[in-house]
Amino acid sequence: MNGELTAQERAGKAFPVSWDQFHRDCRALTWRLNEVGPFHAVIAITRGGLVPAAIVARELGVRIIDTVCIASYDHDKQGDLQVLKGISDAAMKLGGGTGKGLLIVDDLVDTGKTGKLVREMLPDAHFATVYAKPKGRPLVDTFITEVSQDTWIFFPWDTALSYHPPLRDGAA
Ligand SMILES: O=P(O)(O)OC[C@H]1O[C@H](OP(=O)(O)OP(=O)(O)O)[C@H](O)[C@@H]1O
Ligand SMILES: O=c1[nH]c(=O)c2nc[nH]c2[nH]1
Ligand SMILES: [Mg+2]
Repeated sequence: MNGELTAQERAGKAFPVSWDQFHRDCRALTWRLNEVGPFHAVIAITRGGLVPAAIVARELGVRIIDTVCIASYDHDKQGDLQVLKGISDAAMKLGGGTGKGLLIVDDLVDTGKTGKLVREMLPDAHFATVYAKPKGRPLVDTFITEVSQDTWIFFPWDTALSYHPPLRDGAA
């Protein structure tokens, strides 16, 4: 390390999410989205948005799913945003060029940089995330759980069960 703190180190607090919890939170998100739709298509922000997009699309009965592929974090270090694949012409057409009737899904908003970029591509789309941190929250139309900016969310696809030392031995 070159002395710079990673986003996770800056965050300090850990919010681990199990598959069960994630599935429940995605279903809760769908309950809210069901009041807003119907949607022509779901646009998943990869990769983190793929898992909630699959669950939400299944619950809403939406069969058309497109991706916008954006990378910014190398594990927990945020770099420049890279759009690796844009939204397809077919999905753009379904949203009338501005995203009307489209549902953008991601796992979370943190600083909001990723969400802001996608909103610029689809200004009239509905943007939903499962989790939101305060800086990114104003960008999101619908979300389920807010965590503080200094929390790092650990998703089930990034983690594995492992031994945890007892509290009396200094575990946090
Ligand atoms: O609000 P921001 O500060 O922009 O951060 C949020 C984004 O960061 C994560 O994606 P990441 O770039 O790590 O890629 P991944 O989805 O492939 O893991 C997460 O899935 C969001 O898309
Ligand atoms: O797994 C993750 N947890 C987070 O809290 C986060 N913020 C940005 N990118 C993130 N990825
Ligand atoms: Mg992502």
